[in-house]
Amino acid sequence: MAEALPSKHRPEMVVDRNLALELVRVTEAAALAASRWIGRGDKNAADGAAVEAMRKAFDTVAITGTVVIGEGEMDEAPMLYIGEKVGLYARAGGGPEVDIAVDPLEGTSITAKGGPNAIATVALAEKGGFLHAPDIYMDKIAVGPGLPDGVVNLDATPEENLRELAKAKKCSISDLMVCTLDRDRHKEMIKACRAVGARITLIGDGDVAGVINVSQRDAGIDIYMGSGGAPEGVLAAAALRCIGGQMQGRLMFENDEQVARAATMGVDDPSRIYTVEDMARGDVMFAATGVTSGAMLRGVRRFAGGAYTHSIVMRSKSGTVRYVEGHHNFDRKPSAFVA
Ligand SMILES: O=P(O)(O)OC[C@H]1O[C@](O)(COP(=O)(O)O)[C@@H](O)[C@@H]1O
Repeated sequence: MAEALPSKHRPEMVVDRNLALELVRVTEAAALAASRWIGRGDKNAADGAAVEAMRKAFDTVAITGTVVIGEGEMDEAPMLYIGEKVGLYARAGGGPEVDIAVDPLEGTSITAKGGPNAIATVALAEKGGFLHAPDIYMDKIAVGPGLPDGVVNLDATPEENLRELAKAKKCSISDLMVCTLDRDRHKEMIKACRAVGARITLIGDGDVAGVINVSQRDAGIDIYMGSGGAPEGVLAAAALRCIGGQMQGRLMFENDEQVARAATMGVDDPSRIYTVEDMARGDVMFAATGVTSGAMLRGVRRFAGGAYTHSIVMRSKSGTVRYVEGHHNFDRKPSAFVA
């Protein structure tokens, strides 16, 4: 079917490095749309705007993409549902066939409250590259690059992990900064970290950025621990594949029905601990644009006739990490992209 396309539009059948930069347009579009809703107390409207803008922006990207981490099943999400085909060639066929993981607005409540660290994010992998994570919790632990393999692990206690990490970083435990979601379910873990003298940053939401921050020198986070969404875990793993760092994730099933459902998605061992490579294999690209400001990205700044965006884009194959400052002129840009 691709033959029907004019030759200048005929895509290579391989993942092209330029795709990484195309992904930034996609996350910029979602972030710009969501930014209209910052602090307006309506997380669903913010999410809906981001989803719609991201969906439209995908139409310009020269891929046949399949959403494997998305907004839910086809019957619960009108757009960017799991299994949906996206991309310029989605209908005609052709172009590199890739898998797509999206979180058009990671931090819907943050955005509704005007809090820090909300991002729009997308990752792309060669077909079969992402763990098809069901929408349940995942227990996560992550540290930055340059540390011995397995320095921390999900089966160890918080005390043991902090002791080993401090040893590897040649610092004391009281120098370490832990990041986790501020949730009742983390009470015991937080208590255990404090008992051995570690410092803690509690975040209200947004553990994709929380995990990535372990690999950002300036973020001042040494270790991420705790449970959050499994789809968010895969997105964070995609980022760490590119930027470096270790992560482990274990799906947290609540009942047999969830186990059976996950089995249909290819999860055959419910107690398996997944590494970064298990969650995001092959050539992986990751992009995120700040909606509200955080340690990694500045949020959207709007002004008369335009806005500034700040994005990160990276690729595992090259290890290149780029920060992109976008200056958007709404007078010249199709309205679809600025919602
Ligand atoms: O709020 P819960 O149930 O603890 O879930 C944690 C998950 O929610 C988030 O904090 C935010 O999710 P939303 O963007 O859907 O609001 C994720 O970053 C995290 O993985």
